[in-house]
Amino acid sequence: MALTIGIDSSTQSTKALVVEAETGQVLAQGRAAHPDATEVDPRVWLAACRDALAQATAELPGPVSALAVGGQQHGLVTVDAEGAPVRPALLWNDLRSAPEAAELAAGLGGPGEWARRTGSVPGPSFTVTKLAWLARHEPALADRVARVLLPHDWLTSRLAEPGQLPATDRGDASGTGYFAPATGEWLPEILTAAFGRVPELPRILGPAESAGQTPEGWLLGAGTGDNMAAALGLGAGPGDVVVSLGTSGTVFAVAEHPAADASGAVAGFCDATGRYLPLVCTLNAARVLTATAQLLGVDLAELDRLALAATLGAGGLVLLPYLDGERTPDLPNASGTLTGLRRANMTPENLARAAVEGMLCGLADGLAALRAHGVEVRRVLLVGGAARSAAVRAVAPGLFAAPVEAPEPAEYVALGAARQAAWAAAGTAEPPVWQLRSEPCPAANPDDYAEVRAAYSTARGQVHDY
Ligand SMILES: Nc1ncnc2c1ncn2[C@@H]1O[C@H](COP(=O)(O)OP(=O)(O)O)[C@@H](O)[C@H]1O
Ligand SMILES: O=C(CO)[C@@H](O)[C@H](O)COP(=O)(O)O
Repeated sequence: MALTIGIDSSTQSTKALVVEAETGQVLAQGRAAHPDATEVDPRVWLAACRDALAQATAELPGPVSALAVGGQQHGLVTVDAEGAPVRPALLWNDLRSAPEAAELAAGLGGPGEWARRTGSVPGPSFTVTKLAWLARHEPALADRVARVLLPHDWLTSRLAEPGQLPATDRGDASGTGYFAPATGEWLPEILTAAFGRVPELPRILGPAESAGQTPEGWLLGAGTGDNMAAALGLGAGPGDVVVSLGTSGTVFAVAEHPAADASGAVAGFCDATGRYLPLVCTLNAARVLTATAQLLGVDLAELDRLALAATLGAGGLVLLPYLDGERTPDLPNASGTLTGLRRANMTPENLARAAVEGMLCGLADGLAALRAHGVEVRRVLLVGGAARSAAVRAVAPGLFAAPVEAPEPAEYVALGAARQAAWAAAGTAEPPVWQLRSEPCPAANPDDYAEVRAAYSTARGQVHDY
């Protein structure tokens, strides 16, 4: 039985899956937590990766042919001439580069030109803005930077036998802000404008190309960004829109043509199959639920029970869940806001419900932005940690105004990485076909949710970016 391994190195943890290459059946898994921080020494991710891998591979039922890594997008990993990290990596949810992002977006001909050239308007999550921040605030460290990598590139290079050149793929490269999705090339002139020079960059591999091999002799797939890996793991096709509820909330679909949204809401990424992945990302998703549960002194199961016991609209409570600042809309300095409080509606049930509705309203706006860019929505596939929530599954169909399916709970980023690895090992034109099992969430009438969307929109209009 040929096996492949998929790694998901996302914000909160690393997950490793051992998968049967032909069918996609998961045979073993491992997991290791990451620190709760927005800058992390990449060696900590490598240690977590090795830990999760050791758990998953403790008893292998057959030989491993290949491994690939899906990683959180955008993170800035800087290494010196000896290959050692220059400083801790800055994560996608570290918004310190908001001033540099605003300056960069105003330059180069403005947001429309950025969208046309790079697919996206760079917000503070994008790697290029973090490089601009580094050059301005830590110039001595910036001078030591020989090479710039993304989290998945760095991990792949460290899992490889010595002597192999670092590599990346179109999917993850498209989140840097210095890559052209339409041509598949780096844009050195943007790096010069942001960082003052062009550090070494990884070579860009095709979807089924190999990045080398591990000391064990396992072929290394190119790897990709975690959202691209999830799309591949789900086998997302025309009409499928994926909503992922992890640390970030993301809404995305596989597309045949690159997107270019001058408003900055839709990022025009590439996918992991040679196509494109228009995507909207909010910064506050699963942690809105965990933080609300903590505030109420309950666990996630009880939070679900409370939310489901409240009526639609949470008795008038509206939570704008910008707990860590927000990315879409672009409000890096905003904080969370709870509106509509009255003595009669101040119940744990309504607060739990407002958290679920608030988190999903931001993603419903994201779905609307994708629809406005021509994305067809035949069904929504709900994945990520918070997709396990019964309250989320109950509320999502009404707010999204679309049929929603919950694929059976699984680590779809790691599964997508495993599928990419299996593809590279097989050397076929298309990735192996794996079945997706999902169950429909109960249908709801979107008209019943119109007031919830309207109340959210009114509250959002009153928020300030400070
Ligand atoms: N039943 C649940 N209800 C709500 N949130 C959940 C549930 N199960 C897990 N989570 C949350 O999902 C998050 C982890 O999701 P995951 O997709 O692995 O995140 P990431 O990929 O960003 O590391 C955690 O914040 C966890 O508390
Ligand atoms: O920045 C983005 C997408 O552009 C995030 O989606 C990151 O890729 C982190 O993902 P999770 O850890 O939330 O899965």
